Amino acid sequence: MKYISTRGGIDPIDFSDSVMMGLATDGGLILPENIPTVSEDTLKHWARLPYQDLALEVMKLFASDISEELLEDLIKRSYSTFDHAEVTPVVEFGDLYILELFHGPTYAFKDVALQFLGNLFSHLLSQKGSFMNILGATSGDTGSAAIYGVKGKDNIDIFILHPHGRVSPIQALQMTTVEDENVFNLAIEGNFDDCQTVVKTIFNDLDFKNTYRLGAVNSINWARVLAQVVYYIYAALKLREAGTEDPIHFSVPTGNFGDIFAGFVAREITGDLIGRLILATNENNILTRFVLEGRYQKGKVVPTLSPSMDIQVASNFERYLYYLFGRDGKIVKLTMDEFSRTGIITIDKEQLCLVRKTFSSASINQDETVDTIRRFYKRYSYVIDPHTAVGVAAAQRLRAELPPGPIVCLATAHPAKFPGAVRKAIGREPQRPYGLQGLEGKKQRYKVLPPNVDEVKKYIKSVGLKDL
Ligand SMILES: Cc1ncc(COP(=O)(O)O)c(C=O)c1O
Ligand SMILES: N[C@@H](CCOP(=O)(O)O)C(=O)O
Repeated sequence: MKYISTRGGIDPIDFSDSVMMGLATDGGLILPENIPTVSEDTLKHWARLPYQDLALEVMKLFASDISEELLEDLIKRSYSTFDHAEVTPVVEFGDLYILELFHGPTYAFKDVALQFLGNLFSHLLSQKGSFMNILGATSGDTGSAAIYGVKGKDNIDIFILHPHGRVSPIQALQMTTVEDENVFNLAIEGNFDDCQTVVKTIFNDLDFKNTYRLGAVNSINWARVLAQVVYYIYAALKLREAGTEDPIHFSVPTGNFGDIFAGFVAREITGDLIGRLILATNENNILTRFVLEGRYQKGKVVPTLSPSMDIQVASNFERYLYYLFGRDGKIVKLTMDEFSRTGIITIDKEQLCLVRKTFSSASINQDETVDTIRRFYKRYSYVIDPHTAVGVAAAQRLRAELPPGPIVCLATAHPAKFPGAVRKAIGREPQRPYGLQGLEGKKQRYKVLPPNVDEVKKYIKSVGLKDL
C-alpha cells in the first residue's frame, strides 16, 4: 500500500514514511492510494477474532512495509496497557449501545491510537538510529494520550500545545504533572484552533521540520486514523455476531473529524456492515452546518462543557473532501487555498446528497448535554461524560430519521475527566479511577506562551536538538 497527499503534491510513499512525515510536505493530509474492501467471508472470520487479532488483520492491509510479526508485537504491547480484556467493549443500554473507548492509560479514546503510535515511532526511530521531536496540539485528550505514549522514550522529545485554561483541570494535570524529562507542555494563550494553526504552520516550514526532526501525533498522522478504524469494525461485528442483520449506525462526538473519518474508512472497508455515521457536535457546530446546509463556514470558538470538541477548523475534514471531490487533489488544493482566504467552503446539491448518504448530524447545546447525562444516569445508573452525552443526545434526536438498525454511541472519555459537568447533571462527581487519583498534589511543569509561531519555534530550538 502506498500513500499520497489530499493535495496531490507528493510522490507515493510507504506506510512507515507516511508515519514519519505526519503532515504531507505539500501541506495536505496523507491518505492511502486506495481503501481496500473485504468480502463477507472475511468479515465472518474477523467477527470471531479478539480485538488485537482483528487490529492485526485490519492494519496489515495498510501497513504493507511492516512485517506481520512486528505489527503483531506492536499491537500486543500497545493494548497490554488497557484495563479491559476486550480493549473497547460494547455495552447495551436499552435501544442504544455504548462503545467504551476509555480503558487506556489516560481514559480517553485517543489511547487506542497513541499507545500504538508511540511504540511504532520508537521502533522506526531505533531502526534508523534517529531522534524525533514530536509537536502536537490538544484540546485536552490527545495531549495526555500522546505524552503517555512516548514519555521516558529516549529517542523522542514531545512538545504539546494546549489552550491555557480551556481544558478541564484534570486534563491539564494529566499533562503537566508528568515528570519525564522528554515532556514539554506549552500552555498557549488562545483556543485550540490557535494551537493547531501554530502546529500546522510549523510543520509547513519544511526547513524547520527537517532540522528539528518533527513528528506528528495529531490525527494528521494517518497511523492515528488507522488504529481508530479497528474499533468501528470490532463493534459492528460484535452486533452482527449477536444476530443484527441491519447496518449498524454509529454516533460520534466530533471536533477535529479524526474519529468519524476513521468510521468513514471502516464503512468503506466493510461494505454494508456500517450504516449512517451520526456527526454529533456541541455548540461549535461548523460540521453540523455543513451536513445540513452544504456550507462549511468558520465561526468563533465557544467554550463548552465538552471542551475537547471546542474546535472550529476540523483538521481531517480535508481527508473527507478528497473523496467527496472525486479524489481530485487539484480541486482539494484549490478549495483549501480558497478556504484560507475566505473561511468558507460551499458544495453543490449533488455533493450534499452524497454527504447525507453517509452522515446525519445534530448539534447539542450544553443544557441538552447535562440533561442527557442526568437522564442516562437515572435510567441506567451509568455515568457518561459530556462528550459521550453529545453523541447519545444526537442519536436520540436523529433515530427516527435513520434507516432501521442499531445505534452504537462512542464513549470517547471517562466521565471522571469532566467532574464539573457530571456534578451539574447528577449532583456528585464520578468515582475517579486509580490513574486519575492524586494528580492535584503533584508538581506541575508547563510554559505559558502566546499563540505565536516564532515564540514556539524559539522554545523548541532552546531545548530540542539532541546530539545522538
Ligand atoms: C473526549 C473527546 N470526544 C470527542 C472528541 C472529538 O474527536 P475528533 O477530534 O476526532 O473529532 C475529542 C477530541 O478529539 C475528545 O477528546
Ligand atoms: N480533541 C482533540 C483535538 C486534537 O485532535 P486530534 O485527533 O487531531 O489529535 C484533543 O483532545 O486534543
